[in-house]
Amino acid sequence: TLSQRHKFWETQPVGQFKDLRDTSLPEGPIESPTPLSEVKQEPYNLPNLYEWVTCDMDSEETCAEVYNLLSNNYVEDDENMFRFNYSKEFLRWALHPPGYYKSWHIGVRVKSSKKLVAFITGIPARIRVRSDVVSMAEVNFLCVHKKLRSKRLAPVMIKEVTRRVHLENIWQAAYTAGVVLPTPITSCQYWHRSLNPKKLIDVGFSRLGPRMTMSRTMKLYKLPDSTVTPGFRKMELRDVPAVTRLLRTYLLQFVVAPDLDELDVEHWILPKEGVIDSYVVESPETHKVTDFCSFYTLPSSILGHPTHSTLKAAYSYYNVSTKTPLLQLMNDALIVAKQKDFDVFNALDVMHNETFLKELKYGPGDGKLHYYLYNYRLKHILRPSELGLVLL
Ligand SMILES: CCCCCCCCCCCCCC(=O)CSCCNC(=O)CCNC(=O)[C@H](O)C(C)(C)COP(=O)(O)OP(=O)(O)OC[C@H]1O[C@@H](n2cnc3c(N)ncnc32)[C@H](O)[C@@H]1OP(=O)(O)O
Ligand SMILES: CN(C)Cc1n[nH]c2ccc(-c3ccc(F)cc3OCCn3ccnc3)cc12
Repeated sequence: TLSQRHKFWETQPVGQFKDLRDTSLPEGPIESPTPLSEVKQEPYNLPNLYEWVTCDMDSEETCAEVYNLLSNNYVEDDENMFRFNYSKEFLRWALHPPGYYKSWHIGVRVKSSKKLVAFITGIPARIRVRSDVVSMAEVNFLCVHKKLRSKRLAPVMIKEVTRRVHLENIWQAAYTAGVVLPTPITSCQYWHRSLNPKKLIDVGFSRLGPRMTMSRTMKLYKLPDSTVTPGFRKMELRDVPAVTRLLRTYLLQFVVAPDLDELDVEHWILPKEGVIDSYVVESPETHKVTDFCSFYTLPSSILGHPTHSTLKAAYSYYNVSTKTPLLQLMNDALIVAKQKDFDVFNALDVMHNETFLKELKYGPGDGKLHYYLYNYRLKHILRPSELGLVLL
């Protein structure tokens, strides 16, 4: 609850719960940048047994160590039935956008065994807040090994990534979490669209509805074998300029959104096998690209199930429709996800997503994803539909 003490977060330049009602506080940066000479030059102290390591994700060995740490110790659902299982190719994609800093890929090893026991990352991003384009770090993959929890290691990880971001003269950050911290700029609901309802029920992800049989449930979620939109095809390199124009124009309507150029779009949206899928609609008449949709692949390990080990999940990323109805575009996304053997298609209620969620038979998830800005105050909490940012 809001009254609980946040001994670390109370010390940070973030919106504090006690200031929530104080609308006299100005919108924008909370603290001014400090001169680079005044930024702490050496890493924060770790408990004696541990040492910092910069993780080179291009190293197969290091990437495998990061993969294994996350695969065994990263985010689980509230009932500890599933755990995110980001693949190595996904991690390299997520951590190597244009202009990335290797020094922001931070690990903690046990000095004696060299075992990787903690991780945190930042990547650079230009984030527009209203009319202000701000250079930020997107912080993600904060993970402490299960055996080292509740030792106040997380604040040290956060201070160290903050220090290394400051050294690059960047003073703001954006991040999301399933937990409530001081103070969300918005809290989004996540939704799930069953593609393989039998498996989802077998593993306990979903439950058979009241007065529903398995065969009736399978019929309810059945999709056509092929997409319906004329000109719907996989995105290609030649589509990057058009998709960039569509996405930049579309994102202008949101209060918080990334400021993506063609290089960013080539990295974040162009299809990568098993990582990111994207499709454009090229009008058969004009050969213009009028719409696109995209989703990323993030499986979850199924913990302790006798026959199923992995839930294959697709996550809605960025979708822009200017000619094709968004409902039809997103139904075609479901159809290709089903063709590619995904079990479930997930989406947040950000951007215009709530206009299709119920009609396309998404069901509400059991938690929320909270969005945060570091060292940037917003006067009012946003509605999810005012947010144009999806973090991995
Ligand atoms: C200008 C640049 C700025 C860059 C930095 C920007 C900020 C970036 C911030 C990071 C954004 C990450 C985004 C991201 O990666 C996406 S959210 C996913 C986070 N990771 C997981 O949930 C994986 C499983 N859990 C763990 O590994 C541990 O439980 C973690 C490491 C989460 C906490 O380890 P622990 O052993 O359980 O706990 P202690 O070490 O004893 O520390 C307790 C303190 O940590 C606070 N805490 C707990 N969970 C947090 C979370 N998810 N964000 C921020 N703070 C979190 C907590 O409120 C308390 O502080 P308080 O006493 O003040 O309340
Ligand atoms: C965003 N990124 C930072 C990872 C992350 N961290 N914390 C989270 C909490 C919820 C979601 C989330 C986002 C969208 C969605 F459709 C379902 C989700 O979680 C379901 C519960 N769950 C957790 C693990 N396996 C299943 C992601 C995250």
